[in-house]
Amino acid sequence: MMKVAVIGASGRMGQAVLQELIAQGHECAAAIVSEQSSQLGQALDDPRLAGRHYSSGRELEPGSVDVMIDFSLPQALSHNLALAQHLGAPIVVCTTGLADADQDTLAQASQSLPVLYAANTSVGIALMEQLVTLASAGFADADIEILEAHHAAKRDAPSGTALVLGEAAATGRGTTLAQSTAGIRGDGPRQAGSIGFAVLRAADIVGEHSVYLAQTGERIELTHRIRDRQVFARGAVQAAQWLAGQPAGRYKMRDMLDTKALLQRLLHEI
Ligand SMILES: NC(=O)C1=CN([C@@H]2O[C@H](COP(=O)(O)OP(=O)(O)OC[C@H]3O[C@@H](n4cnc5c(N)ncnc54)[C@H](OP(=O)(O)O)[C@@H]3O)[C@@H](O)[C@H]2O)C=CC1
Ligand SMILES: O=C(O)C1=N[C@H](C(=O)O)C[C@H](O)C1
Repeated sequence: MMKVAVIGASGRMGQAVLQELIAQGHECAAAIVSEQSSQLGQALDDPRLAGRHYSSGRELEPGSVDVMIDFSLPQALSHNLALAQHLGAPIVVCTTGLADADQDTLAQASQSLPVLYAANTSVGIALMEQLVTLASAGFADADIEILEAHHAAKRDAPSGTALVLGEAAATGRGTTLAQSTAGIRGDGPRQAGSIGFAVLRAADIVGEHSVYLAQTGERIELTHRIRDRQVFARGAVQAAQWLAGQPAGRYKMRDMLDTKALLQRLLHEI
């Protein structure tokens, strides 16, 4: 049983993580929202968390939290990492829409804490990243385009996952996404070698990503679809459990799942 503090607890994902903690018998050490939140001080909805309230996390003391899970907003990142450092608690950061400077902040925090950053905590996307790198290297002349679809309330675009898949595709071509991105495709002809993004926002779509690798007359499409947010929550709790046993450092989902070793073994066999 772990004592887990959930940041962004009143949100779509925060609620899903609270459900997952209850289902797995872990303790919710804190349900953290912003200082400005209309939920601050309000009781948690689920009767199984009776007596618990949304808080800012200020009341927490070092040693009271085994691990933190953050599904909030990019502007809260520095504050969340400072709280994790104060508590000496490993942190799984799942927020997307981060700027380059935020990646530096994560790297800095990981010098003294175990920090796992995942734009997508599903097992499927961790595996798809590597499939995309393989396909982009093997299908070396193909044009690469990435399509993502999400619910109407999503703030950032392209999604964090789409950018991770873009980076994976660029890696297969021996380059970086920064050097090859065309951003969200607009008008004008396509520049050879560029990686473009298409974004769809509608209703309650949870999260869908397709990578197209197309050359004249044939194409590969790699697609991942999630229809239940609990998949992300389950992955985040699994990551938290794993991270709690790691030394300070920066980690990804694939470190926990060890998909690299799996693919290497399979590649050796085929
Ligand atoms: N890694 C993954 O697998 C996934 C990542 N995400 C990402 O997670 C993030 C959250 O998504 P979602 O739950 O849909 O968004 P919501 O808008 O539903 O929730 C965001 C939550 O963050 C809280 N929040 C805002 N500011 C702060 C702060 N300073 N400190 C603490 N909490 C704060 C908000 O509460 P309040 O305003 O009341 O404080 C709210 O509860 C997004 O970046 C999204 O892209 C989403 C799904 C999967
Ligand atoms: O905001 C969301 O909902 C999601 N965000 C993540 C992203 O930006 O990739 C992961 C998932 O697709 C859902």
